Amino acid sequence: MAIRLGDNQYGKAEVRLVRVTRDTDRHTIRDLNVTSQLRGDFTAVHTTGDNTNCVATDTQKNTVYGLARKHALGAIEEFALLLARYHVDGFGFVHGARMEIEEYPWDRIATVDGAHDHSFVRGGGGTRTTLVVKDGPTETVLSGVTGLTVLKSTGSEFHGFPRTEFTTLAETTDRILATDVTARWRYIGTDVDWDASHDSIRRIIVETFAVQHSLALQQTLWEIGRAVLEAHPEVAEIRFSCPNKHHFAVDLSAFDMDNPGEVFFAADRPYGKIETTVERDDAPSAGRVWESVPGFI
Ligand SMILES: O=c1[nH]c(=O)c2[nH]c(=O)[nH]c2[nH]1
Repeated sequence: MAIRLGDNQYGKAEVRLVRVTRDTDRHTIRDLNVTSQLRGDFTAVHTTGDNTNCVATDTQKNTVYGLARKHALGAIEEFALLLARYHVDGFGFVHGARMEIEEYPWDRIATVDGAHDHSFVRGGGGTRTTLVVKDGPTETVLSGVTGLTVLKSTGSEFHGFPRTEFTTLAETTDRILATDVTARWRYIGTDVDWDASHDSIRRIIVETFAVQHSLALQQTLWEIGRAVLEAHPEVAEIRFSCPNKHHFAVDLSAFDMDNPGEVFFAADRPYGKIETTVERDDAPSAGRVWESVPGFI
């Protein structure tokens, strides 16, 4: 019986990096969570424990901090590409890298004298994400957002679905629609204004959610994806994984009260789970990149 080593990657997960820029009294801060993983010829470390070709995960962690000190920290996509190239270009036995970064938003605290120079409050609007997968010279960037919570109090219907022996759900032409958007979109190439692209896509997501009259969360995600691809030629595809956060109108008839869509029970589970891809017909192939992204179809 022949046994061989299959696919593998390794590195340091969730390296927490806070980077302060203090060239002037007006500081800026960046708050990142970086997962660094390498792919390559790691047969010896697995099969014999020979670590000659094993860049220690501790070294990978220190590389995150060292490169953050050495270089001005740009967009997370740029930093992830820097980390991936550093390893793949620097070690002959490292053939690829998977660098994943989340960025937690901070806003300046507003005071009577204006926005404060060095005090911050955690920002809303979800967490920005990126995943760079480098396979030799081929670089794929998947960027996204997670935990972008949105709700509309009307403008959402759901009806016309099959009624089986187990169906109890009432048809509705007026319901709350709420979700925590997790989206990732795949860029074509790496010559992108990352911050501008991300800001615009995030704005399209929330604006389309707001103005689109919804007949199903699936339809809303399709319309959001379509709007993103129409406005952003640099994006090949966008994928969503979104809970349908059900809000049930409470039956107040026991108290002799009606409930014209005003009092709801916000259920936290179970929730609908809707996963949707919107892609260009002529998009370049993604290869196997999505296989390394849990939670997406
Ligand atoms: O937007 C929805 N999509 C569904 O597939 C679904 N299923 C369900 O019970 N409620 C909803 N709502």
